[in-house]
Amino acid sequence: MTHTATGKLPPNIDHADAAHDLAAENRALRARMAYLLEQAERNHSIMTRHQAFDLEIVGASNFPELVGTIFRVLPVISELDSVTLTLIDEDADIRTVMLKLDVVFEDFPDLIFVETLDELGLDLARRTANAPTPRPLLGMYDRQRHAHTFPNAPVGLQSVAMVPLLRNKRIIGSLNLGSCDPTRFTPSLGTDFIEHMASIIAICLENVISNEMLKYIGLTDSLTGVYNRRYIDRRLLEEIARARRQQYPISFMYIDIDHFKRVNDTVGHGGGDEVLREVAARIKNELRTSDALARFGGEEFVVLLIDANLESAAFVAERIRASVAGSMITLSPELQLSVTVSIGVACLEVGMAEGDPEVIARNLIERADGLLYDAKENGRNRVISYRAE
Ligand SMILES: Nc1nc2c(ncn2[C@@H]2O[C@H](COP(=O)(O)OP(=O)(O)OP(=O)(O)O)[C@@H](O)[C@H]2O)c(=O)[nH]1
Repeated sequence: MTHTATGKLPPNIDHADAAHDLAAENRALRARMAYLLEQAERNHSIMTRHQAFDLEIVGASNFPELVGTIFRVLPVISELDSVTLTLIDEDADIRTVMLKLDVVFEDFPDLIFVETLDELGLDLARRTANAPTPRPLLGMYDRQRHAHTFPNAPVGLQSVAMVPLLRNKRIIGSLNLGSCDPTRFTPSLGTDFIEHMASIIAICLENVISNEMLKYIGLTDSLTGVYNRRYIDRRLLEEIARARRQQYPISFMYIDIDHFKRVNDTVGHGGGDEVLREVAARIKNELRTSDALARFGGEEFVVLLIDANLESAAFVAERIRASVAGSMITLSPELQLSVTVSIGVACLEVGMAEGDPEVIARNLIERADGLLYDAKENGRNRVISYRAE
């Protein structure tokens, strides 16, 4: 609208035009208001969804639950076409522990493990003394360059963001986001929001991985790496319940190294430890992945065999006996020794799993232990799976 210096309308512009201009300006302002309101509502809705997501991941009690939530929920609430997660796992410790805890990695095809920081594909060169941690890397998707970060990239993926996962200034991996919208992740975009999201995910990941490690340590024998008694006691109760439901037999082996005191006396305690590790490895080698091997303490091992009757368990036990006795254990180029084991095998046949699982478990262990005693009494280096009453 044009005004004169005195503030009066020039005579050639009538009042109708001025009113028209005002109405147009008003409409534009209203439209702008409506747009801003819509944006505010949209942002509020995004924030609410993200807060719910944060709560969900903070509450995740184990590794599969956490990564499962990230892969399932994040693409929906952030309207993304791809979300992947890369974790640095230098000595495969995370993978080893998770496998021991029965995590099925095939369930998470977008979970990637790398050995070194360089493999993350982040722009580490851009780090400076003032900003020592790398910034998120945003830009166009490049099939070749991002092949490792987006192994299952959807058709039409256009722009990506790779956000470092930081814990106490240490990079533990990266959160990788992909969109079919080419303007979604451009280098000029502000990254506060995705960095905040990545920092919460990093904390949750670190917590859950530490918890899983602790769980693992509490259930394994530090000397041999096989399970410990606590694990078997718990697992046996679960397996008895499952065997009852699914109507299959389970078997239990009690294995004891013969004259182990002599082994220790001959090769020292350290040498004895090495023998324990080698015997554990040989036993393990004869088992299926569904079977569980544990060290019960000292020179005693036990094996829980799922869906195995007495005959097949005795067959496996015989294989274990033969494998231990079959070749000398080498402690050093000059020091080799022969070791044998005695084994008692008991079976919980179909229909025998009724009643108190604690009592059933105890009976099963005691029967196997009794048969092991018989094997020792009968000359050692043997398997006994049946006692003539
Ligand atoms: N090196 C080592 N020795 C252990 C460990 N735990 C227990 N032992 C030893 O295992 C030996 C067990 O000896 P015994 O129970 O008398 O039985 P054994 O000499 O194996 O004789 P039989 O079982 O009757 O064949 C003892 O000398 C213990 O000190 C361990 O973690 N490492």
